[in-house]
Amino acid sequence: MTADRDVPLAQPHALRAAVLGAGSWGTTFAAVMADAGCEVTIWGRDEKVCRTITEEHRNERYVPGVDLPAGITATTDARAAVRGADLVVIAIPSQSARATLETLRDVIEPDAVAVSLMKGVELGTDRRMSQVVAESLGIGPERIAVVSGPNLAKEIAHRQPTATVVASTSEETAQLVAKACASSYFRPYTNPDVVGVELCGAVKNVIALAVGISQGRGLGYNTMATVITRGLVEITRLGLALGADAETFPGLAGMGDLMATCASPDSRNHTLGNHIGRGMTLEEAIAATGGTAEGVKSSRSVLELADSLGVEMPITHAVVRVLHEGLPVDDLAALLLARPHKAEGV
Ligand SMILES: NC(=O)c1ccc[n+]([C@@H]2O[C@H](COP(=O)([O-])OP(=O)(O)OC[C@H]3O[C@@H](n4cnc5c(N)ncnc54)[C@H](O)[C@@H]3O)[C@@H](O)[C@H]2O)c1
Ligand SMILES: O=P(O)(O)OC[C@H](O)CO
Repeated sequence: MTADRDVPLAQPHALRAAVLGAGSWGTTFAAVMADAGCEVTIWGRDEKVCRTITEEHRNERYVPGVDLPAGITATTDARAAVRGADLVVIAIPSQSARATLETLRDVIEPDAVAVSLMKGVELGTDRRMSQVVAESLGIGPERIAVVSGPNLAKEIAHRQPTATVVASTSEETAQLVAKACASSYFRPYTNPDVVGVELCGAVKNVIALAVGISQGRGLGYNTMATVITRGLVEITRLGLALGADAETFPGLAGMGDLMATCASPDSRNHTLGNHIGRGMTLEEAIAATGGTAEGVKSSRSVLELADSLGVEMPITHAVVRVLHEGLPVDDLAALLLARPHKAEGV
């Protein structure tokens, strides 16, 4: 039995955390950890963003209208942020993780834990983010945790209640990270199934693109429910082929995050899909959406991974064809529905 496990609410801890990424999730998760009692330093690339986080306790560019906990500081010096940190939390776009982390390999503390908040699969290698973290920082899986769940940054920045999953092959590491982010509005559950939790986070973005495209095209709730439900089936199929635990998929990181991302107009993946459905080109849709819509690039790496394992992922395939191979949006539904008859199930 390895489904999401309940974690008691933590007492404040004085753990030191470095958060890499001053974007919407990095800044919000920094606030979550500060509220849980951690000492938090954010690394960001933009001098002005870092200065306003430290001096004005605001990040108007990424989390507008939110007062951040006063103790959070930010720096453009990633090495200084990581030095001495108990937790190194990574919240940058998946495709830039390897290059960024390789420069920090020699400064991460020998017993520090790396925490991936990223929801993507690396292009070119088809690696999950915990694998990229292990390779680029040179640390073992027992020092790595993944946080994933129905976690739209905008809602959490306003301290709206939600739950999440902290996955690690080490229960001790999972508990440490869970305690470092547990608060009255943020409820972590632990799960040893790193593969399943990571895949859910990455592939739900692709499914949200498909839902957005359908909605942008004017299709209704039956279509949405079909794409979400069959999307979960294809996420599960890929996960099982990679050795994930079947119980992860109906949990918070699976169905929970799929629902949040496919339903919310605040989701970048959903929004970008919607723009495509309304007729924008990919370049126009990326510009109009802003922020990191991981599914655009990860759709290709996920499909490659699936193909290498002989796993069928028709929705992911359709998204790749529309975004990257010029398939007209109007042909998407036909591509999905005109497939040969099969029985329902994984
Ligand atoms: N925003 C959310 O609601 C949310 C929730 C859960 C998980 N995530 C995941 O967190 C990760 C980060 O997303 P986000 O929402 O914070 O993105 P964002 O676009 O809001 O911010 C991205 C941050 O990364 C930095 N960055 C961009 N390119 C970079 C590069 N080449 N090298 C180093 N840094 C770079 C940017 O300057 C910015 O600080 C993604 O994998 C996303 O899927 C986001
Ligand atoms: O805005 P999105 O589409 O990247 O989704 C954000 C989170 O992953 C939702 O859990």
